[in-house]
Amino acid sequence: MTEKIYIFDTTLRDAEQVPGCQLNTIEKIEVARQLEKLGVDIIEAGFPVSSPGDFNSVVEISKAVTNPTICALTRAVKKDIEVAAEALKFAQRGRIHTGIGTSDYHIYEKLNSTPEEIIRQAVEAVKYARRFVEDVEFYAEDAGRTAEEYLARVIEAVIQAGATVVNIPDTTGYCLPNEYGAKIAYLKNHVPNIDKAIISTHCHNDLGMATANTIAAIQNGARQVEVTINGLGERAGNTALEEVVMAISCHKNLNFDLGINTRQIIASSQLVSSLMRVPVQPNKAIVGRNAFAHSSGIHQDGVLKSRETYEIIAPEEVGVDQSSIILTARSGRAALKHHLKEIGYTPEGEELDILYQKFLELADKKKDITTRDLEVLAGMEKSRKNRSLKLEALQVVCGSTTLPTATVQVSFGGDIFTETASGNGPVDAAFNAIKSITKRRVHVEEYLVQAITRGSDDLGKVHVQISHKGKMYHGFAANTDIISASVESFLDAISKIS
Ligand SMILES: CC(=O)SCCNC(=O)CCNC(=O)[C@H](O)C(C)(C)COP(=O)(O)OP(=O)(O)OC[C@H]1O[C@@H](n2cnc3c(N)ncnc32)[C@H](O)[C@@H]1OP(=O)(O)O
Ligand SMILES: CC(C)C(=O)C(=O)O
Ligand SMILES: [Mg+2]
Repeated sequence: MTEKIYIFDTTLRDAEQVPGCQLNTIEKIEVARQLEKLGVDIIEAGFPVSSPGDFNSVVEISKAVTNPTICALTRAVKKDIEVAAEALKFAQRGRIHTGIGTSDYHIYEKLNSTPEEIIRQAVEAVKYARRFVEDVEFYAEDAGRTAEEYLARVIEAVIQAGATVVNIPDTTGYCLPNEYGAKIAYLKNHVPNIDKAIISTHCHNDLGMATANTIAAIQNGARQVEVTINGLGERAGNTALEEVVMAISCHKNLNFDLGINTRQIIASSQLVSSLMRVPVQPNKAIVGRNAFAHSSGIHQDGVLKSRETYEIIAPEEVGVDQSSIILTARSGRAALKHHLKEIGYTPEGEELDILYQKFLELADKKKDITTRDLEVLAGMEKSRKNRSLKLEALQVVCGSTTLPTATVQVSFGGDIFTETASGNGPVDAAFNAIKSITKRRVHVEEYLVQAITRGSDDLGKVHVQISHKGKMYHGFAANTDIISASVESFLDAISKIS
């Protein structure tokens, strides 16, 4: 039998309180609708007493989404609770999330209070919230640094007062997974009425342990997880929804039922990232752009043979079209062959080896190798193979105080020919050297250099048109070195003269 874990999304409350992440009501409704599609159980929509805008957002979200419970946050303050209740009046199912700090830091330093007074205030707040809604969640702020015996007393008292969910936040992201798990287990074993409420986790990521702590908590009895899309939230953020959901989904032996439509994960991540203007780091688990990208030869070969060798999640499961094989200087032949096949080119043996060497030379010079680059490499190799004149070596000397000179070495029918010539620039000098080698009276009619995509590290594509005895011949080549590309292109055109 699987057990239900409730997904409580607080992107619109904890993430939205991050500087720069503030959303207007229309944007919040868009996020709330996406969260509904994703299948979350509870949407924490805001802190209504904090501003008229936040109040209005909770009202409008309550009208706009119907499936999830809509939750509003408050302090253990009557006014906050009244305003939250008012904001929730259109919700099909409304929840008030009230609470107060329980650690010594919070009791003595922030609230200037005493442990007994905090319990009294907590109980009063829960009872007051129950006057407005049936579903009242209590948070013991900074529970992560609260002594267990005292925390157990607080939790027992608020359940007695009517709390339906008890939230044990690691507000400062301080706990280690075994400590946090043990805290939940302690409450499970020492709070006599704990079975009358759902235990909730709310972890922050200050030490990068929010997801691990959340999983430890559910393994010890928590049944609600408070999470945000992309892990956004105060300071280093909250537990990322996508991480917890996929960790549970990958580990079927945990036997938990989530009811999340995982295929909506990427769409949710992209929406939140763009509306909150926080780019997702490339290596972010599940939703980073590299989460399903393979760039080193051994991994690429493995994934191409069987995806599971290097992937624990099928990309479609989270809404990513497919894994990507990125061509870099660390790629091997398997990856190159895979990409060449996609553009209809299937070299084998020596042909593949030559192309692979050319590819590596380019990849060492250029970070991103695009399909267009491959088309050029493959096309060039084809025409180079068929060419009678092959460039063996090229050296140019040029500059503002030098006469441009080129030495070109060309092979033809098994013989090697070398010539040096000058010209009005390095390309003209090299073309003159080739003209002397071939003894052809050719005239350059057109000479065109173009970058293939962008950037000074790009492949330069050269097109040369020559005339010989009244006929036109075209040559084409590409290289990151445009002088070499020009010479190859010229040889390509001359080779076509019969
Ligand atoms: C861990 C969390 O994420 S908690 C949620 C954090 N989110 C927010 O704070 C955003 C919304 N907050 C706000 O808009 C404002 O802070 C308000 C409207 C709540 C309060 O504003 P102000 O009345 O100006 O108070 P201010 O923000 O300066 O200080 C907070 C007060 O609440 C008290 N307080 C803090 N938490 C609680 C609590 N859970 N229950 C009761 N009182 C609390 C503080 O001790 C302080 O009281 P004091 O002024 O008597 O010292
Ligand atoms: C308000 C509470 C739940 C909170 O955000 C925290 O403790 O981090
Ligand atoms: Mg928080």
